Amino acid sequence: MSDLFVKVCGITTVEQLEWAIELGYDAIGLMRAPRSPRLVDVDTARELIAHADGKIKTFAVGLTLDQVAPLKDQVDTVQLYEPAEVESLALASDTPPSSTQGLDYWFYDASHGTGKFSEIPQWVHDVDARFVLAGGLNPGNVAEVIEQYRPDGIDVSSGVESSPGTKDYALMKSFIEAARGATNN
Ligand SMILES: O=C(O)c1ccccc1N[C@@H]1O[C@H](COP(=O)(O)O)[C@@H](O)[C@H]1O
Repeated sequence: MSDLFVKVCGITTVEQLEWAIELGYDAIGLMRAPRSPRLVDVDTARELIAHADGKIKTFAVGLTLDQVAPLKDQVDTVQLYEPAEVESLALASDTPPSSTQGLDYWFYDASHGTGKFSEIPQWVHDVDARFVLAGGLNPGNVAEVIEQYRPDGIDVSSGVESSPGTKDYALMKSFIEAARGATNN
């Protein structure tokens, strides 16, 4: 049994949320970055958080704290692309973080939701935090990435979509099966 943390980001509908729960994902991300094809408004995000109801962890994702501020007290974790004074923070970057103090997670992400995979640097192993790999992961490459880098978790968005912003059940299923089937210990 794998204890790998697996998050699917950019959930926009209750149906997609139900898929994530059924398939055994650990967390969903609700995207608040304004130009994202996965942007959800605050009311929709609140509806999805209520529907998650403890069955799956919820992340509010934004580039900056102001983008997620209306949701920060209702989600399990806030995922940002810059440091901020906020509880339950997952900091995402593609450069070594200057501090990991108080972080729940650190995400390596050089893609910002574009689905582009780029070589993951070896310094990710030096970051003193629970580390999650993101950026261009898909059902075809996730097992190799897990086996090569042995992260604490992985995160996917574009790689389980049929078109930008539209999650696909079959791809979500293939992705989590490949991830859970990989050896990460
Ligand atoms: O999803 C987005 O549109 C997005 C916009 C701005 C910053 C991050 C974004 N998404 C996050 O990027 C990573 C990797 O995404 P992908 O799998 O390469 O599409 C993931 O954490 C998304 O949450």
